[in-house]
Amino acid sequence: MKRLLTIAGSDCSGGAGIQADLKTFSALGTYGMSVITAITAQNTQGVDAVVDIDKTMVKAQIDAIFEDIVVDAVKVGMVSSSEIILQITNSLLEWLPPFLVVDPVMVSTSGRRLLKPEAKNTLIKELFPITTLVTPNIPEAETILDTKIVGIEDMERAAKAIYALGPKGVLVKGGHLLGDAVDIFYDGTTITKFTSPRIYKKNTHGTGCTLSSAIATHLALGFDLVTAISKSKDYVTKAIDCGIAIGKGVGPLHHFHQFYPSTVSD
Ligand SMILES: Nc1ncnc2c1ncn2[C@@H]1O[C@H](COP(=O)(O)OP(=O)(O)OP(=O)(O)O)[C@@H](O)[C@H]1O
Ligand SMILES: Cc1ncc(COP(=O)(O)O)c(N)n1
Repeated sequence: MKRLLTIAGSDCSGGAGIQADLKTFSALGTYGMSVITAITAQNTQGVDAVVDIDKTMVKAQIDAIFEDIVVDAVKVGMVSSSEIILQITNSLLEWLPPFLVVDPVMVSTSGRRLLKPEAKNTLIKELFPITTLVTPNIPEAETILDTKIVGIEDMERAAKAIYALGPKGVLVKGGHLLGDAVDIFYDGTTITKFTSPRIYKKNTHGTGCTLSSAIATHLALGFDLVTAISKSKDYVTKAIDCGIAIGKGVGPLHHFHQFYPSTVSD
């Protein structure tokens, strides 16, 4: 069975962060592990509080896993401070997992800042150059590049500009635009467009976390980047369509099980 690791923040309400990542790994028939970078108190209505985990504890968690277990792919989500980002980068450079997908989480759907402004440059300069794929949404891509994105051509330009910052691939996610849900992938040579019909449903908490975890999982399972993104977009589209109406705000996705029989036993 493939072994997946998420390095991210905890969402006690189970919709985003570590909890969404572990549900995705499990739903796709893999074994999930977690390194917690921050604890948030949040629910479907918003984020009430955030406490960072000390960087020595982040390092200790990463070392505990890699000293003992072979990791097939890593996904990084919420990392709020420069010192935690630097620690994660140094640890991953030491342990060298085969695939690294970075979701540059900056602000929650409910509007709470999850990345300190001064940590943005550390994320870009230190972590981006060692990633297989970085998956910004539109506001994140705008913040990374200090530009405005209003349509598909802007997304393509942004994907190329973020690629120039060092990652092997960039997926600019279009969930925040109107019309079809279009994501743009650039790998240094080719732009690939992934389109799915927009689902007009309310429960979309954790879509970005779920997509990046699903991509890391499909890379670990042996799919190339384009196929991994395509399969993961299918997964997240179905998960949004079956979103769960719990809480008073934006509810979570439904992580239905989708095993790959040929890989479950290896
Ligand atoms: N209403 C929707 N219908 C169909 N697909 C969607 C919808 N909203 C987002 N998506 C898709 O979900 C994935 C995540 O995109 P999005 O831009 O929402 O990321 P995000 O903002 O990081 O997510 P989050 O809601 O967790 O912050 C993308 O593949 C996007 O195209
Ligand atoms: C711990 C954690 N990580 C990521 C998100 C972003 O998810 P969303 O944009 O759906 O709020 C979040 N709210 N909490």
